[in-house]
Amino acid sequence: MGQLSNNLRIGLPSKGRLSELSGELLLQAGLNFRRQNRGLFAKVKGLPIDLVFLRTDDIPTLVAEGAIDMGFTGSDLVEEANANVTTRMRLGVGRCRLAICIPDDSTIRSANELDGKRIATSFPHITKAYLGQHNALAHMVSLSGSVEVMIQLGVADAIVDLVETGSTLAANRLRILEEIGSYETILIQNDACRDSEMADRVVRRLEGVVIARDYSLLEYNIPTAKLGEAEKITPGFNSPTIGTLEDEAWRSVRVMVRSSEVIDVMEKLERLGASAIFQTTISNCRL
Ligand SMILES: Nc1ncnc2c1ncn2[C@@H]1O[C@H](COP(=O)(O)OP(=O)(O)OP(=O)(O)O)[C@@H](O)[C@H]1O
Ligand SMILES: O=P(O)(O)OC[C@H]1O[C@H](OP(=O)(O)OP(=O)(O)O)[C@H](O)[C@@H]1O
Ligand SMILES: [Mg+2]
Repeated sequence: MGQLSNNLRIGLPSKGRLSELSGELLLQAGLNFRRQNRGLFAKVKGLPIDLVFLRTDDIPTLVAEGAIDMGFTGSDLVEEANANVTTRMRLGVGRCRLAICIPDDSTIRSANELDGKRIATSFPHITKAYLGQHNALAHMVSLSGSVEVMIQLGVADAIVDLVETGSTLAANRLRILEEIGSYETILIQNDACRDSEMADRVVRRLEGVVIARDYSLLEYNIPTAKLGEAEKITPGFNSPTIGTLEDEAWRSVRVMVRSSEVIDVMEKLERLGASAIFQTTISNCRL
């Protein structure tokens, strides 16, 4: 090895949908690194942090074992691996559900009817536990992908897989029987971390970026008499910043607003009598 020091070790998915997403997040948080072509290891510039590129589904186990201190992965994979790790952050991306799915024309109506049936899945532990709670014992056909085709291939009567938009199900003429859980991309940590101070710094940096992605800065002028009502519309993250204008009858307000609610909030403020309403994108913040 030789390459790995006693620096904080963070595991990143080496490929797949979480790979780009977690790499971009680190770069935006000022953790700069350059991954050599197909390299499995990188140093963060100017900080005592080593990055290791791993398979997304191995990251929970490797964090639990302490081989790496932190890692980006799916909360579904942490549950499936039953990994003893701490969730430090939800990253607000990679949201999906795990569902029991059956053919469109199936007559099965509930999970307990799956007793004695064959289920194809990449999540045999979560599936078994769920079915156990519903008094069903099924035969698990454990696979690592393309699960939706398994009923047509004749190896399963039902499947348990991740669903986001539902288009893969539709394309394979399947429908959801029951949802088992909701998951998203998370940052996990081992409690016996090599450098907890640095780990906390990484979390603070990433929080700055993740919150900034969800919020915008809204600025507007409002008649002083309407300030109370305006504050109810835009209570802010902590509280809004109020400034004075030369005209005492007016106040200026700066406040964080959820980006998804900005248009709606702007309309409400305008109706209340606000003017000069501006939305500014935030790329990073410390609250
Ligand atoms: N369709 C989806 N929408 C949103 N998140 C998803 C979806 N599918 C999977 N995820 C999340 O991304 C994680 C990684 O997915 P997965 O292991 O399938 O890797 P991948 O990016 O699809 O690469 P691979 O080609 O190896 O399947 C999952 O554990 C889950 O948390
Ligand atoms: O509801 P949808 O938006 O269609 O997304 C769900 C699909 O996405 C994932 O597959 P992925 O793309 O990772 O392919 P894989 O089976 O090769 O892992 C998941 O395993 C489902 O098949
Ligand atoms: Mg996949």
